[in-house]
Amino acid sequence: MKELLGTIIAAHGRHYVADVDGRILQCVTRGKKTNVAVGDIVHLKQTSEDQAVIEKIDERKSLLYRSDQYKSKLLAANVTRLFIVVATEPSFADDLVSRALVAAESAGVKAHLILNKTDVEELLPRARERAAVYASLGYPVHEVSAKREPQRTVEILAPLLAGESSIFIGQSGMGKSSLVNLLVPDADIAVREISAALDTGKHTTTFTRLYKLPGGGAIIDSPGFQEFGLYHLTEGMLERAFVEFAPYLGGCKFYNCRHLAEPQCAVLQAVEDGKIAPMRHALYAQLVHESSQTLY
Ligand SMILES: Nc1nc2c(ncn2[C@@H]2O[C@H](COP(=O)(O)OP(=O)(O)OP(=O)(O)O)[C@@H](O)[C@H]2O)c(=O)[nH]1
Ligand SMILES: [Zn+2]
Repeated sequence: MKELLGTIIAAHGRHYVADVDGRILQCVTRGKKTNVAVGDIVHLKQTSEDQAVIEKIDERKSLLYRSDQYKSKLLAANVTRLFIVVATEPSFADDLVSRALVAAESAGVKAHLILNKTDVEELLPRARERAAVYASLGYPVHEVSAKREPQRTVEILAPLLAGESSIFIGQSGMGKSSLVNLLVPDADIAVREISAALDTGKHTTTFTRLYKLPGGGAIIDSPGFQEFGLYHLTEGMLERAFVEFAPYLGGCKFYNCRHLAEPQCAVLQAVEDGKIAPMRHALYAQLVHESSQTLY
């Protein structure tokens, strides 16, 4: 049969779903390969009415992944924007926000924050203050309320999504699903189709999926993340992924300074002077520690 070109719109274990001009195909890789990610453009060989084999993956514009000591997991390919959804309640974890920002920086993807549930007014000042730390680093923060101001929320976010391939990530309960449902007409129908193709109806919320937007562009919804390991990043990548370190890199006494406990370290001095948030430096140190633990 002839070769088809598709986009991977869902992945679950070694099962994939591709969209070929609006048609949904169940896909598998050759052998035991698991190197395919949601968002990948793939060349397919159709093997039956609704099934195909992935023959080749097109070169990626970007690749987001996370990893632990033992293995890495592809999150999404060809993403151009990453949106971290946080909210006034439940309280969000700065650790996870910064990890997502580091992942975005190291993949060359522009990151934004969405502060949802602004209608919870008594908690808004504190959430705003916490989000402002990221705004001061250059990451735009968009305030929305999926529940109280759905239309306004769409007006704010839709222009940022047009023509882009955006991934939404967030801890459980921040309102990510509510936002995706506002932004993607018929998201529930798309999910049902994908679940049917994956043959895992019961796993509807546990896999990453891509929705094509009517006006061009796509949203990738990734399941709520509890942990975001970045063991695969080298120290060189890590120091560059903390954008606020940039003015100080090269200013340390030792050319191979790790900015952990070295004397006359320009980065540590900046932390001391209040120019780098201690919380961000602490995460940097934690990530350096993690990357030194990698076993693979
Ligand atoms: N007050 C308020 N509640 C909201 C808003 N948006 C969503 N919620 C509520 O927050 C809860 C979580 O929303 P979801 O959209 O399910 O959140 P999620 O981030 O997808 O969470 P998971 O499905 O656990 O990953 C629900 O009870 C929503 O009704 C908002 O703007 N304001
Ligand atoms: Zn240093």
